[in-house]
Amino acid sequence: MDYCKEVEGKGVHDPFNKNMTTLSRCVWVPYPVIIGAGPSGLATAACLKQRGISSLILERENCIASLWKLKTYDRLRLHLPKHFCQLPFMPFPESFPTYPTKKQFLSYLESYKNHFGLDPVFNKTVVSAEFDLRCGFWRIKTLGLKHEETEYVSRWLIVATGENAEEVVPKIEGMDDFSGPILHTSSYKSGRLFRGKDVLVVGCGNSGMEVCLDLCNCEARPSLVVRASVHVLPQEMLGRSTFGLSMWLLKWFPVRIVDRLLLLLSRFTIGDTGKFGLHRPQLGPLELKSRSGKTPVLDVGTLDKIKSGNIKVYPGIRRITYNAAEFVDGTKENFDAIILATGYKSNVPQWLKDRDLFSEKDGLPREPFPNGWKGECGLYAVGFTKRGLLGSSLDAKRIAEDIALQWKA
Ligand SMILES: Cc1cc2nc3c(=O)[nH]c(=O)nc-3n(C[C@H](O)[C@H](O)[C@H](O)COP(=O)(O)OP(=O)(O)OC[C@H]3O[C@@H](n4cnc5c(N)ncnc54)[C@H](O)[C@@H]3O)c2cc1C
Ligand SMILES: NC(=O)C1=CN([C@@H]2O[C@H](COP(=O)(O)OP(=O)(O)OC[C@H]3O[C@@H](n4cnc5c(N)ncnc54)[C@H](OP(=O)(O)O)[C@@H]3O)[C@@H](O)[C@H]2O)C=CC1
Ligand SMILES: O=C(O)C(=O)Cc1c[nH]c2ccccc12
Repeated sequence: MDYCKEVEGKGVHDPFNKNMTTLSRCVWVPYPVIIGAGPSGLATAACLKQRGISSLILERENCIASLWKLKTYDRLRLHLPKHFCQLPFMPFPESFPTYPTKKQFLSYLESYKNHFGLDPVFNKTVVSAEFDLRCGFWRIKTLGLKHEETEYVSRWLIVATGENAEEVVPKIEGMDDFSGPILHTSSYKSGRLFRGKDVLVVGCGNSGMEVCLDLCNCEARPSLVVRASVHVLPQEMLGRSTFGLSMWLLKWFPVRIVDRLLLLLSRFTIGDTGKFGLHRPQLGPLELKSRSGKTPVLDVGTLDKIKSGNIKVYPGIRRITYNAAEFVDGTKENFDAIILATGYKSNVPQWLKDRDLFSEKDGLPREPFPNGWKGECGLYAVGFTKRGLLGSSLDAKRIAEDIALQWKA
Protein backbone atom coordinates (compact mmCIF):
# COMPACT_ATOMS: atom_id res chain seq x y z
CA MET A 1 0.00 0.00 0.00
CA ASP A 2 2.30 2.75 -1.20
CA TYR A 3 -0.32 5.43 -0.52
CA CYS A 4 -0.25 4.72 3.18
CA LYS A 5 2.44 5.90 5.48
CA GLU A 6 2.78 4.14 8.79
CA VAL A 7 3.39 6.73 11.46
CA GLU A 8 2.89 4.84 14.66
CA GLY A 9 2.80 1.28 16.03
CA LYS A 10 2.10 0.03 19.48
CA GLY A 11 0.47 -2.90 21.23
CA VAL A 12 -3.12 -2.43 22.34
CA HIS A 13 -5.91 -4.59 23.66
CA ASP A 14 -8.47 -5.69 21.12
CA PRO A 15 -11.73 -4.00 22.19
CA PHE A 16 -13.71 -7.08 21.11
CA ASN A 17 -11.57 -9.59 22.98
CA LYS A 18 -9.99 -8.40 26.14
CA ASN A 19 -7.64 -11.39 26.34
CA MET A 20 -6.11 -10.86 22.95
CA THR A 21 -3.31 -8.38 22.46
CA THR A 22 -2.83 -7.16 18.91
CA LEU A 23 -0.43 -4.83 17.20
CA SER A 24 -2.00 -1.50 16.32
CA ARG A 25 -0.95 0.43 13.24
CA CYS A 26 -1.74 4.01 12.41
CA VAL A 27 -1.91 4.96 8.75
CA TRP A 28 -2.01 8.50 7.42
CA VAL A 29 -4.18 8.80 4.29
CA PRO A 30 -3.67 12.04 2.37
CA TYR A 31 -7.02 11.73 0.56
CA PRO A 32 -10.61 10.74 1.39
CA VAL A 33 -11.39 7.48 3.18
CA ILE A 34 -14.56 5.76 1.97
CA ILE A 35 -16.20 3.13 4.17
CA GLY A 36 -17.95 0.43 2.14
CA ALA A 37 -17.18 -1.01 -1.31
CA GLY A 38 -20.81 -1.29 -2.43
CA PRO A 39 -22.19 0.62 -5.42
CA SER A 40 -22.20 3.89 -3.40
CA GLY A 41 -18.56 3.63 -2.31
CA LEU A 42 -17.42 2.64 -5.81
CA ALA A 43 -19.42 5.46 -7.43
CA THR A 44 -17.92 8.06 -5.09
CA ALA A 45 -14.38 6.78 -5.63
CA ALA A 46 -14.96 6.91 -9.41
CA CYS A 47 -16.30 10.49 -9.27
CA LEU A 48 -13.28 11.54 -7.20
CA LYS A 49 -10.94 9.76 -9.64
CA GLN A 50 -12.52 11.67 -12.55
CA ARG A 51 -11.40 14.83 -10.76
CA GLY A 52 -7.91 13.46 -10.21
CA ILE A 53 -8.43 12.63 -6.54
CA SER A 54 -7.48 9.23 -5.12
CA SER A 55 -9.35 7.62 -2.26
CA LEU A 56 -9.00 4.68 0.08
CA ILE A 57 -11.98 2.29 0.28
CA LEU A 58 -12.28 0.13 3.42
CA GLU A 59 -14.59 -2.90 3.15
CA ARG A 60 -15.49 -5.41 5.88
CA GLU A 61 -16.03 -8.32 3.46
CA ASN A 62 -13.55 -9.82 1.03
CA CYS A 63 -15.32 -8.58 -2.11
CA ILE A 64 -17.01 -5.56 -3.62
CA ALA A 65 -20.83 -5.21 -3.51
CA SER A 66 -21.12 -7.74 -0.70
CA LEU A 67 -24.86 -7.11 -0.29
CA TRP A 68 -25.48 -8.18 -3.87
CA LYS A 69 -22.86 -10.93 -3.96
CA LEU A 70 -23.37 -12.60 -0.59
CA LYS A 71 -26.79 -11.66 0.70
CA THR A 72 -29.23 -11.90 -2.19
CA TYR A 73 -31.18 -14.73 -3.79
CA ASP A 74 -30.33 -16.31 -7.12
CA ARG A 75 -33.37 -15.14 -9.08
CA LEU A 76 -32.82 -11.45 -8.23
CA ARG A 77 -32.91 -8.92 -11.04
CA LEU A 78 -32.90 -5.15 -10.92
CA HIS A 79 -36.49 -4.00 -10.47
CA LEU A 80 -35.97 -0.71 -12.20
CA PRO A 81 -34.84 -0.35 -15.84
CA LYS A 82 -31.07 -0.37 -16.17
CA HIS A 83 -30.65 3.30 -17.12
CA PHE A 84 -32.02 4.27 -13.67
CA CYS A 85 -29.46 2.04 -11.95
CA GLN A 86 -26.21 2.84 -13.73
CA LEU A 87 -23.40 4.49 -11.82
CA PRO A 88 -21.77 7.76 -12.98
CA PHE A 89 -19.62 7.81 -16.15
CA MET A 90 -20.29 4.22 -17.22
CA PRO A 91 -23.57 2.99 -18.72
CA PHE A 92 -24.58 -0.67 -18.67
CA PRO A 93 -23.57 -2.64 -21.78
CA GLU A 94 -26.08 -2.40 -24.65
CA SER A 95 -26.35 -6.18 -24.62
CA PHE A 96 -27.80 -6.25 -21.10
CA PRO A 97 -31.59 -6.64 -20.88
CA THR A 98 -33.77 -3.82 -19.49
CA TYR A 99 -33.78 -5.51 -16.08
CA PRO A 100 -30.27 -6.99 -15.63
CA THR A 101 -29.82 -10.14 -13.57
CA LYS A 102 -27.87 -10.13 -10.31
CA LYS A 103 -24.96 -11.81 -12.14
CA GLN A 104 -24.97 -9.11 -14.83
CA PHE A 105 -25.17 -6.33 -12.26
CA LEU A 106 -22.22 -7.82 -10.37
CA SER A 107 -20.18 -8.13 -13.56
CA TYR A 108 -20.98 -4.49 -14.35
CA LEU A 109 -19.73 -3.45 -10.91
CA GLU A 110 -16.55 -5.50 -11.36
CA SER A 111 -15.91 -3.74 -14.72
CA TYR A 112 -16.69 -0.41 -13.08
CA LYS A 113 -14.13 -1.05 -10.37
CA ASN A 114 -11.51 -2.09 -12.96
CA HIS A 115 -12.30 0.75 -15.36
CA PHE A 116 -11.61 3.35 -12.68
CA GLY A 117 -8.66 1.42 -11.21
CA LEU A 118 -10.31 1.17 -7.79
CA ASP A 119 -8.55 -1.05 -5.28
CA PRO A 120 -10.52 -1.44 -2.03
CA VAL A 121 -8.84 -2.80 1.08
CA PHE A 122 -10.86 -5.88 2.05
CA ASN A 123 -11.51 -7.52 5.43
CA LYS A 124 -11.36 -4.21 7.26
CA THR A 125 -14.39 -3.67 9.50
CA VAL A 126 -14.71 -0.10 10.71
CA VAL A 127 -15.45 -0.28 14.44
CA SER A 128 -15.19 3.42 15.24
CA ALA A 129 -14.68 6.75 13.52
CA GLU A 130 -14.18 9.96 15.41
CA PHE A 131 -13.15 13.49 14.52
CA ASP A 132 -10.09 14.45 16.55
CA LEU A 133 -10.53 18.11 17.43
CA ARG A 134 -6.89 18.41 18.52
CA CYS A 135 -5.44 17.60 15.11
CA GLY A 136 -8.49 18.27 12.87
CA PHE A 137 -8.57 14.80 11.30
CA TRP A 138 -10.84 11.76 11.32
CA ARG A 139 -9.52 8.72 13.19
CA ILE A 140 -11.00 5.58 11.67
CA LYS A 141 -10.38 2.35 13.57
CA THR A 142 -10.69 -0.99 11.80
CA LEU A 143 -10.39 -4.62 12.77
CA GLY A 144 -8.97 -7.18 10.38
CA LEU A 145 -9.59 -10.91 10.04
CA LYS A 146 -7.23 -11.78 12.89
CA HIS A 147 -8.58 -8.96 15.04
CA GLU A 148 -5.58 -6.80 14.18
CA GLU A 149 -6.33 -3.15 14.66
CA THR A 150 -5.47 -0.44 12.14
CA GLU A 151 -6.24 3.22 12.54
CA TYR A 152 -6.56 5.34 9.42
CA VAL A 153 -6.27 9.12 9.73
CA SER A 154 -7.73 11.40 7.08
CA ARG A 155 -9.22 14.82 6.53
CA TRP A 156 -12.29 13.35 4.81
CA LEU A 157 -14.60 10.53 5.85
CA ILE A 158 -17.20 9.25 3.39
CA VAL A 159 -19.78 6.88 4.85
CA ALA A 160 -20.97 4.36 2.22
CA THR A 161 -22.02 1.47 4.44
CA GLY A 162 -25.58 1.42 3.10
CA GLU A 163 -29.17 1.38 4.29
CA ASN A 164 -29.06 -2.41 4.30
CA ALA A 165 -25.95 -3.04 6.42
CA GLU A 166 -27.57 -5.29 9.06
CA GLU A 167 -30.54 -7.63 8.99
CA VAL A 168 -33.66 -6.73 10.99
CA VAL A 169 -34.61 -9.85 12.96
CA PRO A 170 -37.84 -9.36 14.94
CA LYS A 171 -38.49 -11.05 18.26
CA ILE A 172 -41.66 -13.09 17.93
CA GLU A 173 -43.12 -14.95 20.90
CA GLY A 174 -42.25 -18.65 20.78
CA MET A 175 -39.64 -18.29 18.05
CA ASP A 176 -37.06 -20.26 20.03
CA ASP A 177 -39.45 -23.20 20.31
CA PHE A 178 -39.91 -23.59 16.54
CA SER A 179 -38.50 -26.94 15.42
CA GLY A 180 -37.71 -26.04 11.79
CA PRO A 181 -35.21 -23.59 10.30
CA ILE A 182 -35.75 -19.84 10.67
CA LEU A 183 -33.67 -17.76 8.28
CA HIS A 184 -33.51 -14.17 7.07
CA THR A 185 -33.88 -13.47 3.34
CA SER A 186 -30.21 -12.42 3.34
CA SER A 187 -29.28 -16.11 3.63
CA TYR A 188 -31.98 -17.38 1.25
CA LYS A 189 -30.61 -18.40 -2.14
CA SER A 190 -33.28 -20.53 -3.81
CA GLY A 191 -36.52 -22.40 -3.14
CA ARG A 192 -34.94 -25.71 -4.18
CA LEU A 193 -34.14 -26.55 -0.54
CA PHE A 194 -37.81 -26.14 0.37
CA ARG A 195 -39.47 -28.38 -2.26
CA GLY A 196 -42.68 -29.88 -0.82
CA LYS A 197 -42.44 -27.84 2.39
CA ASP A 198 -44.86 -25.40 3.99
CA VAL A 199 -42.93 -22.18 4.36
CA LEU A 200 -44.01 -19.04 6.21
CA VAL A 201 -42.57 -15.85 4.75
CA VAL A 202 -42.76 -12.96 7.22
CA GLY A 203 -42.84 -9.50 5.60
CA CYS A 204 -44.28 -8.28 2.31
CA GLY A 205 -41.65 -5.91 0.93
CA ASN A 206 -40.01 -6.66 -2.41
CA SER A 207 -37.89 -9.45 -0.82
CA GLY A 208 -40.81 -11.27 0.79
CA MET A 209 -42.92 -11.09 -2.36
CA GLU A 210 -40.12 -12.40 -4.58
CA VAL A 211 -39.10 -15.17 -2.21
CA CYS A 212 -42.73 -16.37 -2.20
CA LEU A 213 -42.70 -16.48 -6.00
CA ASP A 214 -39.40 -18.35 -6.02
CA LEU A 215 -40.74 -20.88 -3.49
CA CYS A 216 -43.81 -21.45 -5.68
CA ASN A 217 -41.65 -22.00 -8.74
CA CYS A 218 -39.68 -24.60 -6.76
CA GLU A 219 -42.79 -26.51 -5.71
CA ALA A 220 -42.80 -25.36 -2.11
CA ARG A 221 -46.03 -24.09 -0.48
CA PRO A 222 -45.42 -20.52 0.74
CA SER A 223 -47.63 -18.40 2.98
CA LEU A 224 -47.08 -14.66 3.31
CA VAL A 225 -47.52 -12.56 6.45
CA VAL A 226 -48.89 -9.07 5.73
CA ARG A 227 -49.17 -7.46 9.14
CA ALA A 228 -50.24 -4.00 7.96
CA SER A 229 -50.59 -2.59 4.46
CA VAL A 230 -48.64 -2.59 1.21
CA HIS A 231 -48.70 -0.92 -2.19
CA VAL A 232 -48.31 -3.45 -4.95
CA LEU A 233 -47.83 -1.96 -8.42
CA PRO A 234 -47.26 -3.76 -11.71
CA GLN A 235 -43.63 -3.50 -12.83
CA GLU A 236 -44.83 -2.01 -16.15
CA MET A 237 -47.85 0.07 -17.19
CA LEU A 238 -48.90 1.37 -20.61
CA GLY A 239 -45.87 -0.33 -22.12
CA ARG A 240 -43.41 1.55 -19.89
CA SER A 241 -41.77 0.78 -16.57
CA THR A 242 -43.94 2.00 -13.69
CA PHE A 243 -40.88 3.71 -12.22
CA GLY A 244 -40.04 5.50 -15.51
CA LEU A 245 -43.65 6.52 -16.00
CA SER A 246 -43.78 7.86 -12.42
CA MET A 247 -40.62 9.93 -12.90
CA TRP A 248 -41.99 11.33 -16.14
CA LEU A 249 -45.38 12.19 -14.64
CA LEU A 250 -43.71 13.88 -11.66
CA LYS A 251 -42.19 16.40 -14.06
CA TRP A 252 -45.67 17.65 -14.89
CA PHE A 253 -47.94 16.88 -11.93
CA PRO A 254 -47.76 17.00 -8.13
CA VAL A 255 -47.10 13.73 -6.34
CA ARG A 256 -50.71 13.23 -5.20
CA ILE A 257 -52.04 13.41 -8.75
CA VAL A 258 -49.34 11.01 -9.96
CA ASP A 259 -50.23 8.62 -7.15
CA ARG A 260 -53.89 8.75 -8.15
CA LEU A 261 -53.01 7.96 -11.74
CA LEU A 262 -50.74 5.09 -10.67
CA LEU A 263 -53.45 3.61 -8.46
CA LEU A 264 -56.06 3.95 -11.19
CA LEU A 265 -53.85 2.24 -13.75
CA SER A 266 -52.95 -0.46 -11.20
CA ARG A 267 -56.60 -1.09 -10.53
CA PHE A 268 -57.12 -1.72 -14.26
CA THR A 269 -54.16 -4.03 -14.65
CA ILE A 270 -53.96 -5.96 -11.38
CA GLY A 271 -57.37 -5.30 -9.78
CA ASP A 272 -58.19 -4.71 -6.12
CA THR A 273 -55.26 -6.14 -4.15
CA GLY A 274 -57.19 -5.64 -0.87
CA LYS A 275 -59.39 -8.58 -1.86
CA PHE A 276 -56.37 -10.83 -1.35
CA GLY A 277 -55.26 -9.41 2.00
CA LEU A 278 -52.89 -6.83 0.50
CA HIS A 279 -54.59 -3.67 1.75
CA ARG A 280 -53.23 -0.36 0.48
CA PRO A 281 -51.87 2.30 2.86
CA GLN A 282 -53.72 5.60 3.24
CA LEU A 283 -50.95 7.54 1.50
CA GLY A 284 -50.26 6.92 -2.18
CA PRO A 285 -47.17 4.89 -3.22
CA LEU A 286 -44.88 7.77 -4.18
CA GLU A 287 -45.92 10.04 -1.33
CA LEU A 288 -45.35 7.19 1.13
CA LYS A 289 -41.96 6.46 -0.45
CA SER A 290 -40.85 10.06 -0.17
CA ARG A 291 -42.20 10.49 3.39
CA SER A 292 -41.14 7.20 4.96
CA GLY A 293 -38.81 5.53 2.46
CA LYS A 294 -41.11 2.53 2.20
CA THR A 295 -40.68 1.14 -1.31
CA PRO A 296 -43.78 -0.01 -3.19
CA VAL A 297 -43.67 -3.63 -4.27
CA LEU A 298 -43.13 -3.94 -8.00
CA ASP A 299 -44.92 -7.14 -8.89
CA VAL A 300 -43.06 -9.61 -11.06
CA GLY A 301 -45.57 -12.47 -10.87
CA THR A 302 -46.29 -13.00 -7.16
CA LEU A 303 -49.76 -11.49 -7.33
CA ASP A 304 -50.97 -14.08 -9.85
CA LYS A 305 -49.80 -16.84 -7.49
CA ILE A 306 -51.70 -15.19 -4.64
CA LYS A 307 -54.82 -14.88 -6.81
CA SER A 308 -54.61 -18.54 -7.79
CA GLY A 309 -54.26 -19.58 -4.15
CA ASN A 310 -50.70 -20.92 -4.56
CA ILE A 311 -49.55 -18.38 -1.99
CA LYS A 312 -51.75 -17.91 1.08
CA VAL A 313 -51.86 -14.53 2.83
CA TYR A 314 -52.10 -14.22 6.62
CA PRO A 315 -52.29 -11.20 8.95
CA GLY A 316 -49.72 -10.51 11.73
CA ILE A 317 -48.28 -13.35 13.81
CA ARG A 318 -49.44 -13.72 17.42
CA ARG A 319 -47.01 -16.45 18.37
CA ILE A 320 -44.95 -19.29 17.05
CA THR A 321 -45.10 -22.79 18.49
CA TYR A 322 -43.11 -26.02 17.99
CA ASN A 323 -44.39 -26.58 14.44
CA ALA A 324 -46.95 -23.84 13.74
CA ALA A 325 -47.78 -20.15 13.69
CA GLU A 326 -50.82 -18.56 15.24
CA PHE A 327 -52.06 -15.36 13.63
CA VAL A 328 -53.79 -12.32 15.11
CA ASP A 329 -57.13 -13.39 13.59
CA GLY A 330 -56.94 -16.63 15.58
CA THR A 331 -56.07 -18.97 12.70
CA LYS A 332 -53.29 -21.49 13.24
CA GLU A 333 -51.26 -23.26 10.55
CA ASN A 334 -48.41 -25.76 10.54
CA PHE A 335 -45.11 -24.82 8.93
CA ASP A 336 -41.81 -26.57 8.18
CA ALA A 337 -39.69 -23.40 7.86
CA ILE A 338 -39.88 -19.66 8.44
CA ILE A 339 -38.22 -17.02 6.27
CA LEU A 340 -37.88 -13.55 7.72
CA ALA A 341 -38.27 -11.00 4.92
CA THR A 342 -38.23 -8.29 7.56
CA GLY A 343 -35.73 -5.92 5.98
CA TYR A 344 -32.50 -4.23 6.95
CA LYS A 345 -31.06 -1.30 8.87
CA SER A 346 -28.05 0.99 8.81
CA ASN A 347 -25.17 0.25 11.22
CA VAL A 348 -23.76 3.78 11.35
CA PRO A 349 -24.72 4.51 15.01
CA GLN A 350 -22.67 1.46 16.08
CA TRP A 351 -19.38 3.01 15.00
CA LEU A 352 -19.66 6.71 14.02
CA LYS A 353 -18.98 8.99 16.97
CA ASP A 354 -20.72 11.96 15.39
CA ARG A 355 -24.34 12.68 16.14
CA ASP A 356 -24.94 15.61 13.78
CA LEU A 357 -25.19 14.18 10.28
CA PHE A 358 -26.75 10.80 11.15
CA SER A 359 -29.66 10.13 13.46
CA GLU A 360 -28.90 7.76 16.32
CA LYS A 361 -32.37 6.26 15.98
CA ASP A 362 -32.27 4.85 12.46
CA GLY A 363 -28.69 5.50 11.34
CA LEU A 364 -29.85 7.62 8.40
CA PRO A 365 -29.09 11.31 7.72
CA ARG A 366 -31.25 13.68 9.77
CA GLU A 367 -31.83 15.99 6.83
CA PRO A 368 -34.24 14.71 4.18
CA PHE A 369 -33.18 14.21 0.56
CA PRO A 370 -31.43 15.99 -1.16
CA ASN A 371 -29.70 17.58 1.85
CA GLY A 372 -28.37 14.62 3.80
CA TRP A 373 -25.07 14.07 1.97
CA LYS A 374 -22.82 16.54 3.80
CA GLY A 375 -21.92 16.95 7.46
CA GLU A 376 -19.31 18.96 9.33
CA CYS A 377 -15.51 18.66 9.29
CA GLY A 378 -15.18 16.67 6.05
CA LEU A 379 -17.89 14.10 6.83
CA TYR A 380 -20.09 12.84 3.96
CA ALA A 381 -22.89 10.30 3.45
CA VAL A 382 -23.56 8.47 0.17
CA GLY A 383 -26.39 6.05 -0.50
CA PHE A 384 -28.73 6.92 2.36
CA THR A 385 -31.44 8.63 0.33
CA LYS A 386 -33.98 5.77 0.15
CA ARG A 387 -33.78 6.28 -3.58
CA GLY A 388 -31.78 3.23 -4.57
CA LEU A 389 -28.84 3.40 -6.95
CA LEU A 390 -30.08 6.61 -8.54
CA GLY A 391 -29.76 8.32 -5.15
CA SER A 392 -26.24 6.92 -4.71
CA SER A 393 -25.12 8.38 -8.03
CA LEU A 394 -26.50 11.83 -7.15
CA ASP A 395 -24.76 11.82 -3.76
CA ALA A 396 -21.49 10.58 -5.25
CA LYS A 397 -21.33 13.40 -7.79
CA ARG A 398 -22.13 16.07 -5.19
CA ILE A 399 -19.52 14.76 -2.75
CA ALA A 400 -16.77 14.63 -5.38
CA GLU A 401 -17.58 18.17 -6.48
CA ASP A 402 -17.44 19.42 -2.90
CA ILE A 403 -14.18 17.68 -2.06
CA ALA A 404 -12.62 18.85 -5.34
CA LEU A 405 -13.17 22.48 -4.26
CA GLN A 406 -11.26 21.84 -1.03
CA TRP A 407 -8.64 19.79 -2.84
CA LYS A 408 -7.80 22.70 -5.14
CA ALA A 409 -7.67 25.10 -2.21
C1 LIG B 1 -32.43 -7.64 -2.47
C2 LIG B 1 -32.17 -6.19 -2.81
C3 LIG B 1 -32.40 -5.75 -4.11
C4 LIG B 1 -32.22 -4.40 -4.45
N1 LIG B 1 -32.50 -3.99 -5.73
C5 LIG B 1 -32.35 -2.69 -6.07
C6 LIG B 1 -32.62 -2.24 -7.40
O1 LIG B 1 -33.03 -3.00 -8.27
N2 LIG B 1 -32.42 -0.94 -7.70
C7 LIG B 1 -31.97 -0.07 -6.77
O2 LIG B 1 -31.79 1.10 -7.10
N3 LIG B 1 -31.70 -0.46 -5.51
C8 LIG B 1 -31.90 -1.75 -5.14
N4 LIG B 1 -31.63 -2.17 -3.85
C9 LIG B 1 -31.19 -1.17 -2.85
C10 LIG B 1 -29.69 -1.27 -2.52
O3 LIG B 1 -29.56 -0.51 -1.38
C11 LIG B 1 -28.78 -0.76 -3.64
O4 LIG B 1 -28.90 -1.58 -4.77
C12 LIG B 1 -27.28 -0.75 -3.34
O5 LIG B 1 -26.82 -2.00 -2.90
C13 LIG B 1 -26.87 0.32 -2.37
O6 LIG B 1 -25.49 0.41 -2.39
P1 LIG B 1 -24.63 0.90 -1.15
O7 LIG B 1 -23.21 0.87 -1.60
O8 LIG B 1 -25.18 2.15 -0.62
O9 LIG B 1 -24.88 -0.19 -0.02
P2 LIG B 1 -24.42 -1.72 0.01
O10 LIG B 1 -24.61 -2.34 -1.31
O11 LIG B 1 -25.10 -2.32 1.18
O12 LIG B 1 -22.84 -1.63 0.30
C14 LIG B 1 -22.32 -1.22 1.54
C15 LIG B 1 -20.98 -1.90 1.78
O13 LIG B 1 -20.46 -1.43 3.02
C16 LIG B 1 -19.89 -2.50 3.73
N5 LIG B 1 -19.88 -2.18 5.17
C17 LIG B 1 -20.96 -2.06 5.99
N6 LIG B 1 -20.55 -1.76 7.24
C18 LIG B 1 -19.21 -1.69 7.22
C19 LIG B 1 -18.21 -1.41 8.20
N7 LIG B 1 -18.55 -1.12 9.47
N8 LIG B 1 -16.91 -1.43 7.83
C20 LIG B 1 -16.56 -1.69 6.54
N9 LIG B 1 -17.45 -1.96 5.57
C21 LIG B 1 -18.77 -1.95 5.90
C22 LIG B 1 -20.78 -3.68 3.38
O14 LIG B 1 -20.13 -4.91 3.59
C23 LIG B 1 -21.11 -3.41 1.92
O15 LIG B 1 -20.22 -4.05 1.04
C24 LIG B 1 -31.77 -3.50 -3.48
C25 LIG B 1 -31.52 -3.95 -2.18
C26 LIG B 1 -31.72 -5.28 -1.85
C27 LIG B 1 -31.48 -5.76 -0.43
N1 LIG C 1 -35.29 -6.53 -7.34
C1 LIG C 1 -35.34 -5.50 -6.54
O1 LIG C 1 -35.23 -4.38 -6.97
C2 LIG C 1 -35.52 -5.71 -5.09
C3 LIG C 1 -35.36 -4.64 -4.26
N2 LIG C 1 -35.41 -4.79 -2.91
C4 LIG C 1 -35.16 -3.60 -2.09
O2 LIG C 1 -34.35 -3.96 -0.98
C5 LIG C 1 -34.73 -3.21 0.18
C6 LIG C 1 -35.10 -4.15 1.31
O3 LIG C 1 -36.29 -4.84 0.95
P1 LIG C 1 -36.95 -5.92 1.91
O4 LIG C 1 -35.90 -6.89 2.28
O5 LIG C 1 -38.18 -6.41 1.25
O6 LIG C 1 -37.30 -5.09 3.23
P2 LIG C 1 -38.43 -3.96 3.50
O7 LIG C 1 -37.93 -3.18 4.63
O8 LIG C 1 -38.78 -3.27 2.24
O9 LIG C 1 -39.69 -4.82 3.95
C7 LIG C 1 -39.74 -5.45 5.19
C8 LIG C 1 -41.13 -5.98 5.41
O10 LIG C 1 -41.15 -6.75 6.60
C9 LIG C 1 -42.28 -6.38 7.37
N3 LIG C 1 -42.02 -6.70 8.77
C10 LIG C 1 -41.00 -6.29 9.55
N4 LIG C 1 -41.09 -6.83 10.77
C11 LIG C 1 -42.20 -7.62 10.75
C12 LIG C 1 -42.84 -8.45 11.72
N5 LIG C 1 -42.37 -8.56 12.96
N6 LIG C 1 -43.98 -9.10 11.37
C13 LIG C 1 -44.47 -8.99 10.12
N7 LIG C 1 -43.91 -8.22 9.17
C14 LIG C 1 -42.79 -7.56 9.49
C15 LIG C 1 -42.49 -4.91 7.09
O11 LIG C 1 -43.80 -4.57 7.38
P3 LIG C 1 -44.22 -3.09 7.82
O12 LIG C 1 -44.30 -2.34 6.54
O13 LIG C 1 -45.52 -3.30 8.48
O14 LIG C 1 -43.16 -2.57 8.75
C16 LIG C 1 -42.20 -4.92 5.57
O15 LIG C 1 -43.34 -5.33 4.85
C17 LIG C 1 -35.91 -2.35 -0.27
O16 LIG C 1 -35.42 -1.11 -0.62
C18 LIG C 1 -36.43 -3.08 -1.50
O17 LIG C 1 -37.12 -2.28 -2.41
C19 LIG C 1 -35.65 -6.01 -2.36
C20 LIG C 1 -35.86 -7.11 -3.14
C21 LIG C 1 -35.83 -7.04 -4.58
O1 LIG D 1 -35.24 -0.81 -4.32
C1 LIG D 1 -35.39 0.25 -3.69
O2 LIG D 1 -35.67 0.31 -2.52
C2 LIG D 1 -35.25 1.53 -4.34
O3 LIG D 1 -35.06 2.50 -3.66
C3 LIG D 1 -35.49 1.61 -5.78
C4 LIG D 1 -36.92 1.60 -6.01
C5 LIG D 1 -37.65 0.51 -6.35
N1 LIG D 1 -38.94 0.90 -6.53
C6 LIG D 1 -39.06 2.21 -6.30
C7 LIG D 1 -40.16 3.05 -6.33
C8 LIG D 1 -39.98 4.37 -6.00
C9 LIG D 1 -38.71 4.83 -5.68
C10 LIG D 1 -37.61 4.00 -5.65
C11 LIG D 1 -37.80 2.67 -5.95
